[in-house]
Amino acid sequence: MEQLNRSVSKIKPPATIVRSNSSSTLATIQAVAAAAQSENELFTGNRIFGSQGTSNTTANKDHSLTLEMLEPLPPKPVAGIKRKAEETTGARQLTRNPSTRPALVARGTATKKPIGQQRQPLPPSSQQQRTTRPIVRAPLQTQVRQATRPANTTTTTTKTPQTRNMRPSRTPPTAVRASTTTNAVTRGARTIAGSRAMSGAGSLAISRTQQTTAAKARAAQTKSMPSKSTDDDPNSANSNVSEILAKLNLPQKKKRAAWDTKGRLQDMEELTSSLNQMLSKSTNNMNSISTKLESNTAKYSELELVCHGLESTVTAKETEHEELLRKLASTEEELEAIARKHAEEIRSLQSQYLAETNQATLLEERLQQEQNTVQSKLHQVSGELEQQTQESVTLRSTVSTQSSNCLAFESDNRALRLKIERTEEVVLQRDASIGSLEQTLCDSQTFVRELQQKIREEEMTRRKLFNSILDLKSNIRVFCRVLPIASPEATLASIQYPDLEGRDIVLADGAESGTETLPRAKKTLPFTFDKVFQSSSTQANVFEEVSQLVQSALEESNVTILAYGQSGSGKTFTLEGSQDNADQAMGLIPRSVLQLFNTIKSQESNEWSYTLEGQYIEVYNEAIHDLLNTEGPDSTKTLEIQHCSKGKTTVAGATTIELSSPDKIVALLKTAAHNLSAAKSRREERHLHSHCIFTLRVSGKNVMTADSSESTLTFVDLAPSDRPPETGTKDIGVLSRSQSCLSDVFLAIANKSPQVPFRNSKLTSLLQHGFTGNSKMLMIVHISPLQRNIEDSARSLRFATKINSCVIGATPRRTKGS
Ligand SMILES: Nc1ncnc2c1ncn2[C@@H]1O[C@H](COP(=O)(O)OP(=O)(O)OP(=O)(O)O)[C@@H](O)[C@H]1O
Repeated sequence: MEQLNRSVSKIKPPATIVRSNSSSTLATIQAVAAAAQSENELFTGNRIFGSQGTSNTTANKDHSLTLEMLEPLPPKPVAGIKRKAEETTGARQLTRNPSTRPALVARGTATKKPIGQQRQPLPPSSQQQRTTRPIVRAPLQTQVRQATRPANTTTTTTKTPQTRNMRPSRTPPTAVRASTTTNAVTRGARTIAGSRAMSGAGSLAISRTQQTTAAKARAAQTKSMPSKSTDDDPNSANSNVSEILAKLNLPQKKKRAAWDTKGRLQDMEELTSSLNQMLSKSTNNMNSISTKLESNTAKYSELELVCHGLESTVTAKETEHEELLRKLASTEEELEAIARKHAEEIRSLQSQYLAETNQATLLEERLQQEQNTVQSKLHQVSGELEQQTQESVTLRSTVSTQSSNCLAFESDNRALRLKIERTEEVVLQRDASIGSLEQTLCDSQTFVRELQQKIREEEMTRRKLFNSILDLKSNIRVFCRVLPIASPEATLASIQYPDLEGRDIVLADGAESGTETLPRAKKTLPFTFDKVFQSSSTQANVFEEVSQLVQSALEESNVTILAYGQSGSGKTFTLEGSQDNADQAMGLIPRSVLQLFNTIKSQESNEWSYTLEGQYIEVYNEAIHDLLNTEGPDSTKTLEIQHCSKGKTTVAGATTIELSSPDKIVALLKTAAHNLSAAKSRREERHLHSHCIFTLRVSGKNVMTADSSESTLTFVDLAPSDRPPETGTKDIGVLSRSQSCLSDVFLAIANKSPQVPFRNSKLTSLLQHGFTGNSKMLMIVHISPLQRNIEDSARSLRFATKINSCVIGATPRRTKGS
């Protein structure tokens, strides 16, 4: 529409021709030319009539251009709809912004264009004309026709309120007269421009065009004013005619004199004729323009209708758009809620995914391990399969070989079957005999059980007889053991063992005989004991003879084994053994403990249980020392001898160790040997006069019969029997008394003295119960075979012979040879 209005505004209105007088006509032509120049400057930018000497051809060209521009433009409803859509889009964009939404809604139909393209508000007059457009449009056409009317038309202008309003407010005083006519022409142009505005443009551009056109007309008036200062000046009139001719590109006439009024009139008429021709041409053009304007106006009306329809559509769409916006807002809120919910679900799913990923990783690792295991097993199985395949090949070859042999075997089989049949007959016969043998076996087993019962009874009888034999042998027995001498350089005494039973020993006078103890007159000293162990005898040989005595300790007999002999004769070795070659050199004490444990174990079937406790003390200088004390034997702890009513002697305060196993006796002996060695190292003579006593207390209890037994097995390592050196010291008497007291005890027992001096010394007091009641005593006298020890050996043997004659209790003492 703007372009249409612009085209309308470019219509060059014909100048209102005033034919009343030449000066007014000329002024009119000038005004028209100025208006046309202003409009052309406005729309084309080319100055047509702006300068003197511009030809009419140019003006005509400008008119032709104007007419081309007045060609009806194609309607652009699509562009208009597009613009509406753009406006709607802009509105939607604004509406999305809550801050601008109310403004957009409130704007209503006034905001049908983008902000930058909004229509400029029409002036009140234009708005008014817009509402009364059909009414105003007719005057427009009328004006156009009037404007294009031939120049001889007397009517000048049609004044409308719009043209009045557009009239310049001020007019220079010098141009009042000229403007009277010029303003009429100008008003015509303004009327056309106003009509353009009323015809539907209503735009600010048209108003501006009107103003600019008026301004240009005023400028043209101003320019033309000097030449129109007065109509009465002939020179001035002539010059104006020349200027007009020059402007109209007409041939210049010779300047007429002032008095040549007729000539001048003739020129004016010619000029007028030319102008009329031009005006007729313009009128034709204007008619065609009017025709086009009418068609454009009709199109404009159609477009207006379309525009109204589109506006209503836009209004409905905007309402719908607002509704959609509300829905969109609610939907966005729902989407945000759903998005938050989805975010939480995603986080939970992520955590779950991580947990499952970790589990999957662990599972993968475990599966990897299992896969490795399976692969290794598969590899192993593959190896085995290959091996079995090879074996299979071998077996196949073997099978083929065996198949060939099978035939041979089958023939042999037939022969064997015959043999089997015969054998089965034999087997049947033998089964019958086996049945009879099984019956015989049952009879035999019954007989064996009866025999075992008899054996047990016989064992009981044997034990009774054994004790009787021991009693008959004397309950004090004496063995003799000769120390082995390993050194070949040592001079040995002549020792003979005349009897085969090993009970006699004869000390013979050797090369260096003739000493005081063995006078030459007596060349031999025969001794008889219960057993004589030669130098070659072993610890096992000795224990073999002692084991029966040890066994009686489990039958409530107090057994005392005394080791007697000179220093270094082997007393400790016999009792405790040696660490070297421990098993063979094991002494009587560990062997006895081991035997007791074995017997106790065998007695468990008879519901007997035993406990073994051990004490190891030293009697030195009439004092008792605890050899198992961890503080050493010389501890200040005092040990006292206690005699119980049941014939039991104990040492109160001495360390008692329970022997729960045979191994413990070894540790016990080591502890005692260590303490004794330490004590003897402090006093050199101590080892010569100390007596070591190991007491093994055996307590038994029968769980079934509630019987109990208690006995002691005592091992005494007596002080050496060497003749004490006559040093005259005080201790000699004490030490001699300790040994002499033991000798006195034996003498009293041998003489059946009613009073046995047990309490004369600590040693005899401790051994008191070993001499009384159901007690058994064994003395093993040790002698050295060395020639230089012959006197001590003879003395020890004579002392042992005295003891061998003793009898404990009322049992009659057997005599030699009985
Ligand atoms: N039957 C034997 N076989 C081999 N070696 C023996 C035998 N008897 C004793 N001996 C060795 O003789 C040495 C002295 O023995 P042992 O110490 O037992 O004598 P002893 O009579 O106890 O001496 P003492 O009275 O001075 O203590 C020890 O080295 C011991 O190993």
